[in-house]
Amino acid sequence: MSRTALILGVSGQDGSLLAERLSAEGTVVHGTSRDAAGNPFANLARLGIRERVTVHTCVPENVSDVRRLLERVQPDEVYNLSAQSSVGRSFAAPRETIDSILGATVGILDAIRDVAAPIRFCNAGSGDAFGDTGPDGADETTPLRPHSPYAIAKAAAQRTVETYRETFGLFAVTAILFSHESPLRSERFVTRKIVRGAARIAAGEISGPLRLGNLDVTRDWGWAADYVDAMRLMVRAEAPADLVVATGRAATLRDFAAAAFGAFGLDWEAHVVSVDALKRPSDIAFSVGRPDRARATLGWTAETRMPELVRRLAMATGTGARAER
Ligand SMILES: Nc1nc2c(ncn2[C@@H]2O[C@H](COP(=O)(O)OP(=O)(O)O[C@H]3O[C@H](CO)[C@@H](O)[C@H](O)[C@@H]3O)[C@@H](O)[C@H]2O)c(=O)[nH]1
Repeated sequence: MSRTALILGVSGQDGSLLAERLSAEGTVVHGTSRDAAGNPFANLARLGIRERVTVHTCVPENVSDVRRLLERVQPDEVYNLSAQSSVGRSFAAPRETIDSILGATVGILDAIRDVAAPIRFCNAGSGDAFGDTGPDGADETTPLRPHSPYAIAKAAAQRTVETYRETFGLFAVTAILFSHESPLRSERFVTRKIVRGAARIAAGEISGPLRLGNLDVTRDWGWAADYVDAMRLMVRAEAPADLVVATGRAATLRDFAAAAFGAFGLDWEAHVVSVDALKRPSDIAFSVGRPDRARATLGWTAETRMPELVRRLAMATGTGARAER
């Protein structure tokens, strides 16, 4: 019998890429959105898999809503990729961010407990839960020291998953995801904003300059399709474990801007300005992961790194996601 997966939050970048990966291997894929009837599922359509995903309306914070869906779909594995995903936005909307991240995690865990079926669960965590990792990076033993409403919620959700696993014996894990990018991302996130900005300046559509915030940050940027595959492997591992999912390589936002503008034959310093208005009330200088445990236990490594990642994003800009997949 074929495997069935349920993806809470299937319309975002990660939900859509995971749906693509799972349906390609023959898994039956169900996905949710808070308002499935009003959601165009543009990312699923862009990937050409809209018809291969059965969609449902579900509010993940609502335990009975999730329980009803679990009883109906009877999934072998459940992935939670729902909730507000921008650290920057979380400063403007802390309550919504914390409710959506933590509330959804608890709602899904409680529903899984209620149905008492052998469901395996993977929650999307974040490297931001560590706070500033310093240049050496964080691994699974690093303490969580979150510094934004978003990171506080992700840290609490990670601890909740761990507690349910240890207390109730659930197969529940957190994929501690560092930044991961694709052409499916919105320009709310800095990588898409920079690549799209460089493309528009190169095409003469805008004259620039591109306004950015803090250029001094160092991040560990990976390719989102690699990261959803790590979640798939985590759910199917012999034993449940929370794992850091990262490339282990650090780059500054200046490096990223230089590579992105360079991909369009432009000198970034001539086209980018840093403005205080776009700086966050608090930002972390270094967010870098050490993925050694994921490599050892899953055989997983991030295949795509900067600057290849930048090259792919640049190639996709204006030509559609499938061109560079
Ligand atoms: N968005 C944005 N960020 C900027 C800008 N200028 C500088 N930055 C800096 O670029 C960094 C990355 O910002 P985002 O791309 O907005 O990502 P994020 O929301 O902070 O975090 C992403 O990575 C996390 C894991 O590390 C994820 O958990 C999260 O969902 C998201 O994908 C931050 O340090 C931010 O201050 C700008 O104009 N826009």
